[in-house]
Amino acid sequence: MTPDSTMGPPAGAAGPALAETARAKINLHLHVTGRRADGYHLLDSLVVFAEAADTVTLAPAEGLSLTIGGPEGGVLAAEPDNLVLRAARLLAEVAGRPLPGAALHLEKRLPVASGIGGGSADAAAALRALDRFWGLGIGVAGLEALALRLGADVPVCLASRPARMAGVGELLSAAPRLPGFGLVLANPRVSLPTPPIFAARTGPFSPPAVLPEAWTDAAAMASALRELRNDLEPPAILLCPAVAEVLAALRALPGALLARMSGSGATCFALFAEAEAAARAAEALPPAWWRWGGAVRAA
Ligand SMILES: C[C@@](CO)(OP(=O)(O)O)[C@H](O)COP(=O)(O)OP(=O)(O)OC[C@H]1O[C@@H](n2ccc(N)nc2=O)[C@H](O)[C@@H]1O
Ligand SMILES: Nc1ncnc2c1ncn2[C@@H]1O[C@H](COP(=O)(O)OP(=O)(O)O)[C@@H](O)[C@H]1O
Repeated sequence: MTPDSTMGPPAGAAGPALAETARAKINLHLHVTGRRADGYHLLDSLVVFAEAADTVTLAPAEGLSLTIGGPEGGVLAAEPDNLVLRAARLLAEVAGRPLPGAALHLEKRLPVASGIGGGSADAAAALRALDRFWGLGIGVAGLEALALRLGADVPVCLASRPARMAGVGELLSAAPRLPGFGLVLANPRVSLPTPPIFAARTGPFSPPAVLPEAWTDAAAMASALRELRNDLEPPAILLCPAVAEVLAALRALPGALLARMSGSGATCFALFAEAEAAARAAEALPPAWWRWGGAVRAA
């Protein structure tokens, strides 16, 4: 059993429930380095995973089904094709043999369409859970190619550990050794779909970042990251001016070492030396925003 997995108590008469954590993905930098012939953009990004998370649980049942709960689950209720179910159907298809049914449940705490890859993390969590439940034994590395068919961000969410991401998200390599640090996440409650943000990006492509093997402390890491950027920040601010407001509020938090947008937005993050300081700082942000402060998952 991986540290990410738990066997829960029996779920009624059906049998044991199984749970996987779907952590928020944060792009500490995001350089758009080029564009493929099919229109997808080539990226260079250092990705970390916050302890802010959704949960995917499953219990034995007839057929495949999904229920959704949690404070951010409402907007997904009408979605006919949730990424959790798409992941389940895809895995069943490649397994190529009859498999037992599963009643999946998604507890949604991460805001939808917000640049922290909640849907991708949910899909990755469903793949991990069903790989174990069905006894397929594919494992995280073996699931990567399948994950990419569900979205560019799904492969990195499988291991859910710090990673360097290139290509469109399929080329994963080791992140520098990271110091302990904390993050504040804030979203102005504007959902921002990814395609128009890439489409609104203009100007030359950026080179990939040159990163060291390790950073000794959060201040050194922040000062190196300050030399980098998120190339999707300008188009996101153009389409959603509230992003600039969120960045200004994060920069003004005492102890914030760096503030930047994650992914295609609108969620932004501030980096702190300590998780506890980040948790306290998040409380000072407008209550109308989605906000979170705490720790990052270590390597
Ligand atoms: C921008 C990033 C950075 O981590 O994060 P999010 O903002 O989604 O969290 C990701 O690359 C997003 O990955 P993901 O959300 O899986 O994207 P997909 O669903 O595969 O793509 C949605 C659409 O965005 C555009 N797209 C996406 C990824 C990419 N490398 N180039 C693109 O041009 C394409 O128009 C694509 O059809
Ligand atoms: N389980 C899910 N959680 C979030 N979004 C989902 C899910 N399943 C399908 N989606 C769709 O995927 C889109 C991208 O969602 P999400 O991963 O939250 O955004 P982002 O990639 O910007 O972080 C949403 O607009 C929604 O329509």
